[in-house]
Amino acid sequence: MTLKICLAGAIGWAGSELARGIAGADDLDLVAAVARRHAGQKLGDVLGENALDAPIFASTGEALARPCDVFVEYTKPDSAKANILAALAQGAHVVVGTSGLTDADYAQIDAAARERQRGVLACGNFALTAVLLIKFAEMAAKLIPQWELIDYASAGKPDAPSGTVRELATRLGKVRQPLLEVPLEQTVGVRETRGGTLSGSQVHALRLPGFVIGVEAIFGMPDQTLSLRHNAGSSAKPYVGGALLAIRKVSGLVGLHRGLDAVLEL
Ligand SMILES: NC(=O)c1ccc[n+]([C@@H]2O[C@H](COP(=O)([O-])OP(=O)(O)OC[C@H]3O[C@@H](n4cnc5c(N)ncnc54)[C@H](O)[C@@H]3O)[C@@H](O)[C@H]2O)c1
Ligand SMILES: O=C(O)C1=N[C@H](C(=O)O)CCC1
Repeated sequence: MTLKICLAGAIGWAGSELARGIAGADDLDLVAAVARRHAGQKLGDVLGENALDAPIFASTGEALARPCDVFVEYTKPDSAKANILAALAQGAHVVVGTSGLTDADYAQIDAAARERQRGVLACGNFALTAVLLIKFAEMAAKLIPQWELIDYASAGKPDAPSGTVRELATRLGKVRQPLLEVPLEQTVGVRETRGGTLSGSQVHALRLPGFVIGVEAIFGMPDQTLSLRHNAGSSAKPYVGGALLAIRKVSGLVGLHRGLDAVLEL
């Protein structure tokens, strides 16, 4: 069976790489793309990829008028939730790559997905090494009660924390709440230097040229530390395999699921 895909953010850094991945997959058919500045054109003409004959629409609403099985959201934090809810209302399953959505946003998306009996697979990071980091960090948190998280990204990344760190903090918060020996309000000096608190974890976000995207979970015990670190380079290739897997598997889910390991056997 061929799955019909609608992709929002198809001309972007991550979306265009995914579109090329879909073009190379016999079981997937990209039937509609959303990219405001290129509306009316054919995606293949814009990306220089003959195999992509999907029309480009200016809005998600117009693109969703073409029936699709799976809607992929790869735009920006400020448009993602409305796009996802619109896709669910049209009866599509949804894969979310876009970062910046909060736990409250996801609760609303989960309710909408369950009402429509559709699946939403939201992955803070589709790269295998990031998926494994989250899994390994959960294992560490079961045994080590103290940790903090570092979020590395390019200077221009608009959202902080990253989608990867949001997912990591949410998952660790379900294992346990980390211990803080000095409560934040008792910090002597500048309390903000202790970072922001996300699902109980202290998060320190760096936004500098020279970084693309990375995450580090540091666990500490007396006289020993464990650092788990994922780094990605400047191409969007690490995200393609995981996003294709999510597209192929999401129709087997109902409601919201966070993290690619929801459909991986780890
Ligand atoms: N989950 C993952 O593994 C993963 C991987 C890469 C990027 N991301 C996330 O995906 C998102 C996109 O990243 P990017 O680097 O490709 O960004 P980008 O800026 O290169 O691409 C985003 C595209 O979406 C378009 N866009 C913005 N608002 C829109 C709207 N309202 N309607 C239609 N199109 C709209 C922009 O014009 C742009 O072409 C970010 O949130 C990023 O953090 C996640
Ligand atoms: O903005 C990016 O580039 C990326 N964002 C994701 C995030 O916010 O975690 C991960 C992959 C690349």
